[in-house]
Amino acid sequence: MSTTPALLVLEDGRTFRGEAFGAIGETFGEAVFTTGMTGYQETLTDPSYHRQIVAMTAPHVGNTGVNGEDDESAKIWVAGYVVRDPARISSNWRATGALGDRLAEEGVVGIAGVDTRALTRHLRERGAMRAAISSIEDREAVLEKVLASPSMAGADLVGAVTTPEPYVVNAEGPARFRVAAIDLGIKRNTPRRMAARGIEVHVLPATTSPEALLELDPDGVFFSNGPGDPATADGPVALARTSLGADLPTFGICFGNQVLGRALGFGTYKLRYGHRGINQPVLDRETGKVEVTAHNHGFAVDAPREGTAETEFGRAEVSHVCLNDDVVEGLNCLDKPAFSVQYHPEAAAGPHDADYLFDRFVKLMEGKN
Ligand SMILES: NC(=O)CC[C@H](N)C(=O)O
Repeated sequence: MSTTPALLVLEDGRTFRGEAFGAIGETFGEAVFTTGMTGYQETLTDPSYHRQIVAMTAPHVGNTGVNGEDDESAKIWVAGYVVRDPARISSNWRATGALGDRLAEEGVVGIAGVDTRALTRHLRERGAMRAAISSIEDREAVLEKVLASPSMAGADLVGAVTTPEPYVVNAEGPARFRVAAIDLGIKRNTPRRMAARGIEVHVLPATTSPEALLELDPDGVFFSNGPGDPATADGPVALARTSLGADLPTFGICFGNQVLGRALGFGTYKLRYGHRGINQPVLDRETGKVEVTAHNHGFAVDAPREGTAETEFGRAEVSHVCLNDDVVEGLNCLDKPAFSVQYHPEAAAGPHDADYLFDRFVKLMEGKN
């Protein structure tokens, strides 16, 4: 393991010293923490983490190495990676390499040996904030650059992660439905969960025009997860409005929930430190059931928790709430075949409690809502 010294410098001046992990260099982003104890490869390759420096609260990271199967996209998207104690040996029958080597190969700057408990408490109290990891500069120079770096509020990042060209993920077995999936930073497991249900998934760039969307004549429209501030996503919001206006079955996940929320006329806001992990309790208000779910969001929809809201597209209500802090975790339209959740039913990584939501989407397309 490298013994090059490295710094993690937060915008309020708090500094952690450790050792370089992955690439040597300097990187900037929003410092956030995730509590997932497994699934680091899926986390690293989730495009929603674009421009975020991710700290793992789990103290020992890298035990199972990296493999050729668990990536959620074509590359690592996190801006930087913070761990306490990286595994010295990868031990898993699927492992094809070590985590630190993979980070270095992809030029991802990380830091190890950080007191991640202290860092997490700091971010929890003060909120997610701009930060840098550097293994090449002194603290004062790094802090100055952090203060000049862009913040996550107002960041329009979908353009950096969306597919440049449409592509199709074939249904397993005969195709029963054609879905247009608007790629705002989609994870590979999402089309897979749809394909398993006989859906032919047409993954489309976020810049697709409303006309091109309707031309595809889809049975349903899906809005994916993605990075950045949903308040900037005017193009995807226009597509959601098109989908609602055409009475097409519509389903959104995470960024897609925020996009649907905005299409319905609700606002979005930044959470203090967000929800990131794979054991977050969510209440389904219709059934009273609690789901243990995967989360990765720093923003949330501002919709009334009680009663039914009158929107331009008819009545809508908050279908799911987070039991930790009452944040809106799902929306349901009563007069349109549309719903969305702020969490991750594709669960990569994470528990499968919410997988039924893909069945709900299928039911909407069967006209059986
Ligand atoms: N995973 C996501 O889709 C994240 C959505 C949005 N970027 C947020 O931070 O809230």
